[in-house]
Amino acid sequence: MNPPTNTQTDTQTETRPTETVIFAEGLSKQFQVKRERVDAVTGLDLEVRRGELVAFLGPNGAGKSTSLRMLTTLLTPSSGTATICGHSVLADPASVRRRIGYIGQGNSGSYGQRVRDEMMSQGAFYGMSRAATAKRTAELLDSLELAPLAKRTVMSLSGGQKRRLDIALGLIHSPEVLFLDEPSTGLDPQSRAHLWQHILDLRRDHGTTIFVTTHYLDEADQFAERVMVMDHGRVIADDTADALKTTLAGDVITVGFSSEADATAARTVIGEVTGAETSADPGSATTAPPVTALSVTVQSGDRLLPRLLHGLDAAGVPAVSATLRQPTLDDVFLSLTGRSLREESAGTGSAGAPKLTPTESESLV
Ligand SMILES: Nc1ncnc2c1ncn2[C@@H]1O[C@H](COP(=O)(O)OP(=O)(O)OP(=O)(O)O)[C@@H](O)[C@H]1O
Repeated sequence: MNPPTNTQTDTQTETRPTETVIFAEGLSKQFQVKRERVDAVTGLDLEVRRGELVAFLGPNGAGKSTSLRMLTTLLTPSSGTATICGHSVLADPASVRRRIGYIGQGNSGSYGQRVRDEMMSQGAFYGMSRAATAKRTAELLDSLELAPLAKRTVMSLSGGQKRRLDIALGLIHSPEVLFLDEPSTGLDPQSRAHLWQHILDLRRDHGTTIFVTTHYLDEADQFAERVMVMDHGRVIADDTADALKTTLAGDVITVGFSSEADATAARTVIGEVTGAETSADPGSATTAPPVTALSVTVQSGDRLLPRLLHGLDAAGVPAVSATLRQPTLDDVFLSLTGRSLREESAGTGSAGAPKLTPTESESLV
């Protein structure tokens, strides 16, 4: 795969954009921590088209932030290539920076500044005129519900308010491509919903390409049209959430029985009807019916369930309860790795390597 060449001038790029906006081939990053080598990202290949909304999922330490920081010129890759809107992150980082917004995990505001002044300084940094910055600042303060806080100092804001300011700062220059690293972490559900609404509006109104890392599987499922899953520095799946769930996971049917003997007899019947192996449902152990339950993962569970119940009835082992659960992105991760993304993300990390404070600046300012 060759990087998409950008033979147009900068002005032409804006009016006649290349379709591939984010491109990476064999992008890798190793860190040396004392004597230990950490392979943070290994051979990342990526092609994101204009206007796509891509969610980047993976447990703590999978390599998501490192990938983002290489794509946004904050970190030099150990090997491989990457271009943003046709401009090389290595050879032409200034052109890349003009076209992207990056909202990292840290706060970018200066604590003593007032919110509005902070936005104005950011516009000046990007070379915007005072009038254009003031107009854009007013729009962003309004849409991110920061207008009532415009005269407050950054240090007086709550965590969620600071996060919204980070996002406003990243959007001041109306970037073509927006990279967000866990934008909704620490926000309450209402602020999360508003934030996502703003991201979706941006994309609808300006065709902004959005690349976002998140630990919230529901966000990726609901909003992203493409989901990339990373584990141990490698991309292990890349498709729509629906396609991943259909091909890699499956519907889970759980059937309850009033005795262990019934469950034992039912295993054979369930195996015959579904062709799949059952597993005991650990959450079901109880003294009230159902006493025990079996789960089985199948395709088209809605069609199989009635046949299954009929088969159990015919065999004289009637079920006392039955549920059908559609797969989640966590089931996808589980089927790919044998581990739960939900548990890993809540825990301390999976890569086993220490999570260090990055030495590079986390801000594009
Ligand atoms: N500056 C650094 N020096 C050494 N190791 C690093 C550095 N930055 C990251 N790493 C290591 O690289 C691996 C990938 O880290 P990265 O921050 O990219 O993961 P992540 O998927 O973004 O995790 P999280 O979800 O926790 O943010 C981890 O093992 C981490 O400890």
